[in-house]
Amino acid sequence: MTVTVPSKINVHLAVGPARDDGYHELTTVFQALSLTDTVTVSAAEESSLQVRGEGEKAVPRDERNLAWRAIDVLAEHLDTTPAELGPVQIALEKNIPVAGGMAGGSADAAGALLGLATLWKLDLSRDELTRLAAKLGSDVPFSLLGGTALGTGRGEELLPVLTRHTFHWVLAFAQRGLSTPRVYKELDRLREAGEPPPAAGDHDVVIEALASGDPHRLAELIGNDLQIAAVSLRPNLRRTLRAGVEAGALAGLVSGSGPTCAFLCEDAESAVQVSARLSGAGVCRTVRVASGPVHGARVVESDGGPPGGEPPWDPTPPQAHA
Ligand SMILES: C[C@](O)(CO)[C@H](O)COP(=O)(O)OP(=O)(O)OC[C@H]1O[C@@H](n2ccc(N)nc2=O)[C@H](O)[C@@H]1O
Ligand SMILES: Nc1ncnc2c1ncn2[C@@H]1O[C@H](COP(=O)(O)OP(=O)(O)OP(=O)(O)O)[C@@H](O)[C@H]1O
Repeated sequence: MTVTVPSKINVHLAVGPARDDGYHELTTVFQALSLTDTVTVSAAEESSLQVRGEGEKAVPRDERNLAWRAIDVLAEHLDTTPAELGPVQIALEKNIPVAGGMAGGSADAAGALLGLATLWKLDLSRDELTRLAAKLGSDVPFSLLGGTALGTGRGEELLPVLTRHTFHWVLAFAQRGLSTPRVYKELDRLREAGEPPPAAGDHDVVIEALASGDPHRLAELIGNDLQIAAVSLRPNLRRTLRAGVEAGALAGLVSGSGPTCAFLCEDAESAVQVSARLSGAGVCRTVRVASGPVHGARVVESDGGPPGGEPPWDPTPPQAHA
């Protein structure tokens, strides 16, 4: 059973104060991008986890791996044990940078959940699968859903946003990853020390700009409250952000908790030009071109049965109005 899962950027990320449970209240607009991980799950004699590709050495191969933890979450939901469900082999093919602020681990968790639910022919509704996804992490429900969506709560409450237009992005991967909790803590520290002005404005206008399909309009509105914290921890991100715009992008921002920088480009051709110039600028480890929105976790190959193609749930959930 093979599942592809998108990465994400937050074109808008407004962070509220820390809650009693340690999470921050968010208002965010997610967009799923064409940079994807592939998760393959199969019944096996013995359980195992294989990881190949981008940042493979930094990915844990044990129960700390989010894809692996999907088994425990499914077992708990079914009131059984992983041993009862049977040994499985999970293989991750990674393209999404590790600890890069693009929901790489979350993508693998969503892929494993969908793959295992399909492999084991579990009768789970979309809502059930989404609830299980939220147990694995705040970004995991969006990795399942994909597209463009408004996220609230700790980021796990989603309202799909209907967008007919494709946007073109250039992604600058950093040498080393950043820890998400560390970036949130740094924002709290900066706020305590003098309240940096919010970077993210009003989410409604961002959704309108996405609906318009006009990248120039969107470029004026993208913003991420976590950017100042990521830049505080990695000051050289300032140079990367500047270099993307100098290379011809309309605007750039830190993706989620960083350190990946995402640059919005006028069109596909411009994205290729910007990526070539940015590669030559020597301000990051790797440059990739991606577009969005794309669909969420999707079974692309299944053993025996017809390829899944679509997720096993109602494809027209409620939508936010642009
Ligand atoms: C930065 C974002 O990628 C934006 O979408 C997400 O907020 C991060 O989501 P994630 O990596 O799935 O995060 P989780 O695994 O749920 O949480 C990891 C840690 O990040 C911090 N965290 C996460 C989400 C949130 N709304 N507030 C937080 O403060 C908490 O310290 C938490 O312990
Ligand atoms: N399948 C996985 N792929 C990558 N990292 C994983 C995975 N499972 C667990 N991890 C651990 O999670 C940490 C964060 O990795 P991840 O790639 O999910 O970060 P991220 O993309 O910045 O997350 P987000 O954007 O959701 O905040 C890694 O440093 C790694 O130790």
